[in-house]
Amino acid sequence: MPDLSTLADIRTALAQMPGPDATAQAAAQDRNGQLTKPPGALGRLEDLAIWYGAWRGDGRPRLTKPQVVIFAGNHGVAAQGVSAFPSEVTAQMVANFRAGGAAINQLSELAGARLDVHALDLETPTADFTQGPAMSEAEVCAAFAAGWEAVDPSTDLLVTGEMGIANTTSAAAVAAALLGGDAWVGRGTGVDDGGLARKAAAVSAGLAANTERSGLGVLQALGGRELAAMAGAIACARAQRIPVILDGFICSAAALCLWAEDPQALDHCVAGHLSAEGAHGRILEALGKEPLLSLGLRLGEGSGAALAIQVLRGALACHSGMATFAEAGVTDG
Ligand SMILES: O=C(O)c1ccc[n+]([C@@H]2O[C@H](COP(=O)([O-])O)[C@@H](O)[C@H]2O)c1
Ligand SMILES: Cc1cc2nc[nH]c2cc1C
Repeated sequence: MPDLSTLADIRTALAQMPGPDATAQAAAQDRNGQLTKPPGALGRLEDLAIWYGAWRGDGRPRLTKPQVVIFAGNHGVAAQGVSAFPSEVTAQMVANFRAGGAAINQLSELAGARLDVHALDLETPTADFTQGPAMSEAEVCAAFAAGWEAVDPSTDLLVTGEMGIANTTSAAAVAAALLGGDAWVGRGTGVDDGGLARKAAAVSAGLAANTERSGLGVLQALGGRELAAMAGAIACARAQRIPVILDGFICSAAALCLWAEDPQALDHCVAGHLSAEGAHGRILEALGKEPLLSLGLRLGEGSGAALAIQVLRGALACHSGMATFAEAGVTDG
């Protein structure tokens, strides 16, 4: 692992990231053109398979070891009355993940994915960002490093998920700081109109109390430990050419912090789904990513991305398993 002790160290690591393998990409494209189907008939599945092959350095790739990682964190901004649930639910849900009782346990198992859960200092919430930065530089870097370390180097696909009461307020503040404009808040776990107004006020106060606008600076000031850890895991995956499926609103806000540092930082990522949290689509638009699924989910914990593993599996099964026109003796068009 590189030294990730300071934001400057993280920026150094981000500046050394590899790109996709052009030879594998060309081979995958060539193979795609020979498969027994009309050109383009598999739609986005074709792009997905070529994207995956390019990052894995393999023109005929297989997916064998997907990993889902969930990071949990608690937020000082919860004190502003911005969630429908109390902060103790974060630790309670971590216990549920570990016992196998959450949605993500079922969806990971279905996708044949290993699931890891990392609780990040739950007993020490971040500071309330309406008053000043949520984290110190040391804290955000430690969380980023925890995310980096959580990635199994032998995995061939990563899903990053999260659990953190009040983190839709944090994600909204991150998006507002990095993309400007307003209406970034939504109902999260289901707040009423009063809660929604308190979320909007907390985001405004957070932007006024924290003036730093670099991607990592915003992650420190307005993010949370689980957002920083997701950013660290996504960066680690990039360093090892492991493709990533992004989850919902909070995961995308964390990824946005990397994108704000380098617009190519998320080229190894696809958007797994469009969350019902209203502003998610605007983050994905800014990132230039079209979601694979749109099922009205607003759960987090990696659930939409874990479902999207199945779509990627479908793309790779076709790409790597189908016969070519020559092999099958089918007349090419
Ligand atoms: O992933 C999403 O798009 C998403 C949308 C709304 C809520 N969540 C989950 O709900 C929690 C945050 O909601 P809230 O209302 O406490 O800010 C957190 O644990 C997230 O995983 C997740
Ligand atoms: C019960 C519950 C489960 C969750 N999973 C992800 N975020 C969540 C928030 C709540 C409140």
